[in-house]
Amino acid sequence: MSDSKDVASAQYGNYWRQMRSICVLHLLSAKKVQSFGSVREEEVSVMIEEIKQVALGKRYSGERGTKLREPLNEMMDRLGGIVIGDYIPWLDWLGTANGMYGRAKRVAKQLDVFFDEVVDDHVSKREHDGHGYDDDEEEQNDLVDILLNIQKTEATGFQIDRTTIKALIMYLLNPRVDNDRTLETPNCDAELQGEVRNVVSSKTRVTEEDLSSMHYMKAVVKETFRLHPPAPLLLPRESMVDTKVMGYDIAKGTQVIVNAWAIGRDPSYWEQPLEFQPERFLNSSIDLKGHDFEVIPFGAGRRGCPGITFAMNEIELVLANLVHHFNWEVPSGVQGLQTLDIAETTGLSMRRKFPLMAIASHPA
Ligand code: HEM
Repeated sequence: MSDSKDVASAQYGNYWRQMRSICVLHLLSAKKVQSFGSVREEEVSVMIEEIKQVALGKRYSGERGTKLREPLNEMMDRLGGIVIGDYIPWLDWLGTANGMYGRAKRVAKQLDVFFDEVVDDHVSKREHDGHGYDDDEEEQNDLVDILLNIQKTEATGFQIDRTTIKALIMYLLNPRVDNDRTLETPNCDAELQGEVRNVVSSKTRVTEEDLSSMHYMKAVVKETFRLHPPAPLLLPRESMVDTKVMGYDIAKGTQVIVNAWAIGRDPSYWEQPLEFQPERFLNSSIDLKGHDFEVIPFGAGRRGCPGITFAMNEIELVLANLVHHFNWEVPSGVQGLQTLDIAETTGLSMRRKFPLMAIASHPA
């Protein structure tokens, strides 16, 4: 940990202090975050337009998308597990003991075979159709076609081989956002949508200014973070001095892991802890800024997350726009991966165990 150059894992000291102040003052201050408001609003509009295209059924590569996503997600789950060992060396034995490494290797092989098949399918389709890639046909060509065309024409000036093509497809399809935004559809749906639409009224989209009046929406976000903190164990920390915590002696240099996930579900702090009840935050001053230790998804203290304002603004804006523009439902009667199973995977960063399948439709 001592050589780490990024702010999150840098040892407490001068280097960390400088990095932290750059983040807090120059990158993530409330003023800076506010100044990016229009960029966020623009990005959210683009996202809404993309969902509209799918909702309107113009184009949807459903089966292929699912086939690709399933092994990819499985790979991410395996990696999530492995990361524990990489990050916290003394937990490394976990990987060997529960066969995690072996499983990851097997899934990697499956993915490799899968992507080979995808490329083969495309090559034989092109041979069968007897035509190559054509700019005018861009609409009909998918990512693999385009890469195969680049390979054929050497348009980039260097040779790309099959492995590069497979690696590129995998990279581009891989979910890169750690903090998966979970959208749940418990009974609070109507309440949430009602509030958002009421505040937005006749405007076409939710702006950041509207967010401050959406108390229920904010409670929904808090409740989601309570039950599903994206970093369930926060970040590993090290005690700087010998100390005593709740009667236990903690020696200087001990690695300390805080289980924020368990704290958020602790029955001594929360009534009906496993129930999704945003109302619990409505008449409460509890926030996520690290002052209230019963819910600390962004950590607490001087190493607490400096990105909280940035993250919350974005998450609230996305959620409010999603429920403003669409009605959401879960496909019914489908077992397995497609039901709304909110199970989580293990690992340093929390992810859904099964992909979220939700159908967007235009409000009547
Ligand atoms: C949902 C979004 C996010 C969550 C749940 C989250 C969570 C966390 C957590 C739990 C920590 C460790 C806190 C501790 O040990 O007490 C942390 C640290 C950190 N986060 Fe975030 N974070 C999020 C978004 C962001 C964003 C958007 C940024 C920047 C753009 C950011 C930048 C950082 C940095 C720089 C640290 C290290 C701080 C230090 O060690 O001094 N985070 N975050």
